[in-house]
Amino acid sequence: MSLSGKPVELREHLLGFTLSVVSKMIFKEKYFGDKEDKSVLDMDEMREIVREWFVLNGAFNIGDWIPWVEFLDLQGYGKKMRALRRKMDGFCDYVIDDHLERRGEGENDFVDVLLQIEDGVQFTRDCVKALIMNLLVGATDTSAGTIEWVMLELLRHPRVMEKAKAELNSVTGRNRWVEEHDMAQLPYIYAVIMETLRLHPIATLLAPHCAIGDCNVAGYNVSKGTLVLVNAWSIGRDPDSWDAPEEFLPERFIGKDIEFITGSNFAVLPFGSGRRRCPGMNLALKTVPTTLANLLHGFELKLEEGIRVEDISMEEQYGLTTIPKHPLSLIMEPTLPSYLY
Ligand code: HEM
Repeated sequence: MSLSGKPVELREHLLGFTLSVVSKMIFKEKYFGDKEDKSVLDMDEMREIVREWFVLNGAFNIGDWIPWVEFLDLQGYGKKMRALRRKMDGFCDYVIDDHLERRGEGENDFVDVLLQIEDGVQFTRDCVKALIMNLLVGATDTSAGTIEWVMLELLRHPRVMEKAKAELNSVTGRNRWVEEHDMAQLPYIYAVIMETLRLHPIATLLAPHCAIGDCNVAGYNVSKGTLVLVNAWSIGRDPDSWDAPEEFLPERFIGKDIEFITGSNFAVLPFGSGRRRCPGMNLALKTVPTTLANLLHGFELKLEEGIRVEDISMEEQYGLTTIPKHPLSLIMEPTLPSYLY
């Protein structure tokens, strides 16, 4: 990351970081990074695949709504999807074959564990591929996008930024980075994240669900097979549930446990609720706060020269995830002792 006073586009770094964290868990990351070896993807290509996956999955495809024109693929999304699938498939095949070849060597990673289950009757190679891609795409854009929204809100609210930094200083001091064991003592950092997820749930309509039977919800009849979209964005801004719903006020979450936003309270649903809620939630609620805390603790974060707080754009780019339309560019000046960087 540039520390030379030049603007840094945070998104690329956050995507790379979250991808690297999750890929370490899935397959120890050894398939990324080597541009020379054509049989594997490098990190930039993988990041691009993840981004494209989200854009295509969230795109409004005319053929989905008017099925008799689907074969025309009017917007070309079908063609792009097939090309993307070939890339993902090729990558997953390479990963699985390599794991099968090295079976028994070293410590097991997530793919090894899945392949052991594949030896059973029902768990096919396609299942393993789907799970690998599910985790890669599920973890990356969501966590990175959430941190970018937090940063935007903090830059717009210097009072909150200062309060968060003061909390970090009092817990961690100025001679080290923030560690996982500090997190229990950082309620304001968590409040900032909860408030950001209320206003900017990254999956604004959660994932599309399908009614598995006829039912009645709040007086409305829903027939079996109906596509159900839950508008988490509107729910988080509902004036019946929230005072000053459009305002960024982390203090409203002080005294509330993180459980408050994990699906039991229907006034705020950034991870969904019930059996299909986000399975990566607990991981996200560790990586997002620790990443944010270290960025705040270790850097003075400033807007580029000539950009005022009022100029910060909060426009959204809608897709399966809703991220800031204009990537945030920042000046990041290190503030801890130099030996820590
Ligand atoms: C701040 C970070 C995150 C947010 C806000 C978030 C949010 C969500 C939401 C709203 C859903 C859909 C739930 C529903 O429709 O009811 C979802 C699904 C999912 N998430 Fe996350 N997520 C985050 C991080 C992660 C991470 C780190 C992982 C993986 C390690 C992950 C893996 C998944 C997967 C695999 C699904 C699909 C589950 C299914 O199909 O049943 N997510 N997430």
